[in-house]
Amino acid sequence: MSKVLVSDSIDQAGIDILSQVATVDVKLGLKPAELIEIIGEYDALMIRSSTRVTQEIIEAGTQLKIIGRAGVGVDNVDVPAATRRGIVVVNSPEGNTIAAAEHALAMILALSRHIPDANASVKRGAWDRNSFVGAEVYKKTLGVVGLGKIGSHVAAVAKTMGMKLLAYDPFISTDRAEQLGCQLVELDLLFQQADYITLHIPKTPETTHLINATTLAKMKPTARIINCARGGIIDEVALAAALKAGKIGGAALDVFESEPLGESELRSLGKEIILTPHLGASTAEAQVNVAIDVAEQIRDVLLGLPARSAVNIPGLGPDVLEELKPYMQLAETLGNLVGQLAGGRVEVLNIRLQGELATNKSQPLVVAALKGLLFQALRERVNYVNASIEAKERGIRVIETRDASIRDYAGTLHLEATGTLGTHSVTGALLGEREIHLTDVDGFPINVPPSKYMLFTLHRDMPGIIGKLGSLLGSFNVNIASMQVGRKIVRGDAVMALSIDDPLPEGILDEIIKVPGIRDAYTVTL
Ligand SMILES: NC(=O)c1ccc[n+]([C@@H]2O[C@H](COP(=O)([O-])OP(=O)(O)OC[C@H]3O[C@@H](n4cnc5c(N)ncnc54)[C@H](O)[C@@H]3O)[C@@H](O)[C@H]2O)c1
Ligand SMILES: O=C(O)[C@H](O)COP(=O)(O)O
Repeated sequence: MSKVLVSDSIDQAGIDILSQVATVDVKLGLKPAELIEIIGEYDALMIRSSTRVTQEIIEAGTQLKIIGRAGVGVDNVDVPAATRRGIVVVNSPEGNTIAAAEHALAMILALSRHIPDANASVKRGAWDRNSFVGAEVYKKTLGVVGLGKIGSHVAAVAKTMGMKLLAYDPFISTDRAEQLGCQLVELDLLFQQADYITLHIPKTPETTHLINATTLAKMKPTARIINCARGGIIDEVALAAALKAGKIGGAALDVFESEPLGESELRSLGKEIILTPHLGASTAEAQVNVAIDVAEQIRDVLLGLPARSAVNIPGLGPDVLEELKPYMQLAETLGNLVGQLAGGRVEVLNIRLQGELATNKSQPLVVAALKGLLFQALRERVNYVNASIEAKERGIRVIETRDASIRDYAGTLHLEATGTLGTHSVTGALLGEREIHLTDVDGFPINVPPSKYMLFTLHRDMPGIIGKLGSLLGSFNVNIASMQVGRKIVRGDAVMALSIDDPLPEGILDEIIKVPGIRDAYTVTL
């Protein structure tokens, strides 16, 4: 049974799902050295933002297949190191969107009405109504930096509160911004005009210290800034100085450059600042969502299935995966089959994506085909994460062609492998959306579902050959489950595809190619 380590606090709903397929150990608050010491026993690691998964930890995780981040940000995981090791990194891109957006909205209102300090003063026994006169958000300008999932929800709710919306996001279209009722503007203009600035961007080299002494100086003296995105987007020293000097009106921070927040000037400020301990995703609902989302993906990967939100498999989002899943199985099977037919070292893999597969979303099929192709060489060490890197390192040239015209099937996949021992090709399609069928082998039309053990022969189409092969297999106690011949012309060259119940015994291939009329024979295990 697989073993999963849960090193941050995760909702029980996730643990229950993991327990269906694995032994689950929950060990919270591990020090890096403690994690390094035990990680080697585990097939999967499930975390939130508290565990830092460094290269050292990844290297010590010799059995690790997947790291699941029950949340959005994977900046606490060394994703490139995981990718190099073929470890899938998954997250929950949407599970806590509403929670984080509502936290930002709560911060906007709490800051405007001094709710935390007013509450604390009443609890201290005071009844001070004069110190806490607030401001309305109605008709004020909200500047949304980052109009992604969370920023969009904040914008939608703020709109209904009567706020005017400005947004800055270089990666979204004016149309999308307009749909959300936002005017897309340059950052400087947003800084100059906004009464409230809310950050919903990832922390990247470009966004680190985006809010600094220079940008703070551009803001209104009454401006309030909210960061429920990532620590480090705001230069905390510059922010504390700006607040102290009255250069801006207020700030509400849920995330910090270093967490937990240590000694900080920010703690000494008054009602102009609100600090929460990274609570954006901390709602009961969000924690159930992310725990289930990520636990299901860990379960799937441990069962050998692809994950729907892998951050280190290009192009594989949940919608794409749903659509492509059966085709990925097809691509992997064909890759495995053509790799075995080609034998030796494959140098070029031609992949032709036809019909409905000829879309831009089909990159994962290429990865799946490479995973299948490399399976004989690498076995379980190759997966969707590292298949492209492994193929590149082996010097396999991948040539992709796309043909949108539809023939007999909605979509077909054709793979041709050229290697040190020659060239072979296979084509396959799905029947009834799920059932894999081989429709062509080495240019000969066939129509058979693949089976675990198969035998292919290249032979002359002539009377008696099927009987002779059948008798020979019988004499070796090999049971034939199904058989089909594919030919282009009568009595010309032909291919025979046989599904057999057991692997072929040693030495039988040599006997098969001695049968008059049979030129070649290949056995494959899929
Ligand atoms: N406080 C919390 O507990 C909490 C919870 C969830 C998410 N988050 C954080 O919130 C942030 C937003 O999450 P999301 O789910 O909305 O992500 P998202 O990917 O849906 O949206 C991010 C948006 O930022 C934009 N962007 C990227 N670089 C930018 C730049 N330099 N300038 C302006 N815009 C830029 C992108 O185009 C995208 O639209 C992330 O940093 C995430 O880690 C925090
Ligand atoms: O990226 C996220 O999802 C948030 O920062 C939430 O982090 P958490 O799971 O540690 O609360």
